Amino acid sequence: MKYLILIPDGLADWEVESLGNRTPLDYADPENMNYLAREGVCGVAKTIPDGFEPGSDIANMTILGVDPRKYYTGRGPIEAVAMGVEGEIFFRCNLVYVERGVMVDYSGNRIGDSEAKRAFEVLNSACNYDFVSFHHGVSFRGILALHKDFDEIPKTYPPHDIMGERYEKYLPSNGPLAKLLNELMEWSVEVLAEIESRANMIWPWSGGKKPEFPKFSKKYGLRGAMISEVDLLKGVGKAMGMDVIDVPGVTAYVDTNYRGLARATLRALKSHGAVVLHTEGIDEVGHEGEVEKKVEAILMYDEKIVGYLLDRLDLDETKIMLIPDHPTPVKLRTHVAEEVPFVIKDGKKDDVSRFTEKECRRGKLGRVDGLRLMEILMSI
Ligand SMILES: O=C(O)[C@@H](CO)OP(=O)(O)O
Repeated sequence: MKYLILIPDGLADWEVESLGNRTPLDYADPENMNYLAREGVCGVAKTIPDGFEPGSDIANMTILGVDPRKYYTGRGPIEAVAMGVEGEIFFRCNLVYVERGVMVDYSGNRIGDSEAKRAFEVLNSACNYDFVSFHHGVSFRGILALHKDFDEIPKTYPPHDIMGERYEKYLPSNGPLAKLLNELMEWSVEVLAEIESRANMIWPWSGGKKPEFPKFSKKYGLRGAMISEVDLLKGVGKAMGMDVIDVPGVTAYVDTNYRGLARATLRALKSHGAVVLHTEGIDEVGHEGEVEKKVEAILMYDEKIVGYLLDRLDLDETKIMLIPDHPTPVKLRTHVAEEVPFVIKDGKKDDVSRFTEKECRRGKLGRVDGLRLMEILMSI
């Protein structure tokens, strides 16, 4: 038996008035996800343990059975693992766009890869601290690495959580490292103003030290593969000793290389016992707050990923779990820590016939602790 875990980031949502009080998922009525619900068993899972922020880092670790209470050190360090960046402390570093003290865009006006890469290079060569380095990841995402230890790592905020707000109250405060981060942010405004960049400031967040995760093969007795567009999931995979498979032409947005991602998944299933396919686009349009775009993104994912795979997989030999990591309600434009719907297709059925937030609550698997999902997938 092979195991396929499909994670469409941020798929779950709230009811939206303009959709007749239906969620984007319910309104989209996706044929292939509904097929999975009809042919499988459903439930809802808590992917954010109490006391944690509803980040994709926490939610995806939970889905893969890595308890954030024991192993979480920050998002920056996980992405640094993916990128092979060395150092003592790592912050996720966004290229953002701010105007008159307000966080206008967490994605630096959707800055593309080549422009962002150049911005990180310029930041690197202009920086006067020899213990600070900048590294570009995907699109607006990068890492600020510190090659020297600090006693205290300040509290920081994800920029996608404070869009439209004055950012001053969210700046790192207290201690020498907070002071340094503030200085670098201010300095970055000058550096980025000198090049033609649609981003105009850096925003470091979720810092910490290198993590040690339990190994996938030891935990589940299977060789695992991770396919994702973003360094966060690649880092989770790498830290768990999974094979991380890169797919060319991906954008971590709705215009991504769906075909490449789906084909890589089919190939990986030939050589691995378990494959995780995480995609980012649906979450991004949730952060943009675009209802119609989210409905479209769901339908695109349904056809180009779920439908494409269902047509080509040996369904008797493959167990599939479909689960978003967390809801990203378009109304809020950020994540919430609520339970997410999930389905497992392995030949057993319940009477849920549509994959929606509400319907899955009636599913046979009921409400489950997200940390048990892999165990449930492998045991039913
Ligand atoms: O990578 C990020 O910065 C965010 C937004 O793009 O991703 P997520 O919402 O999945 O945490």
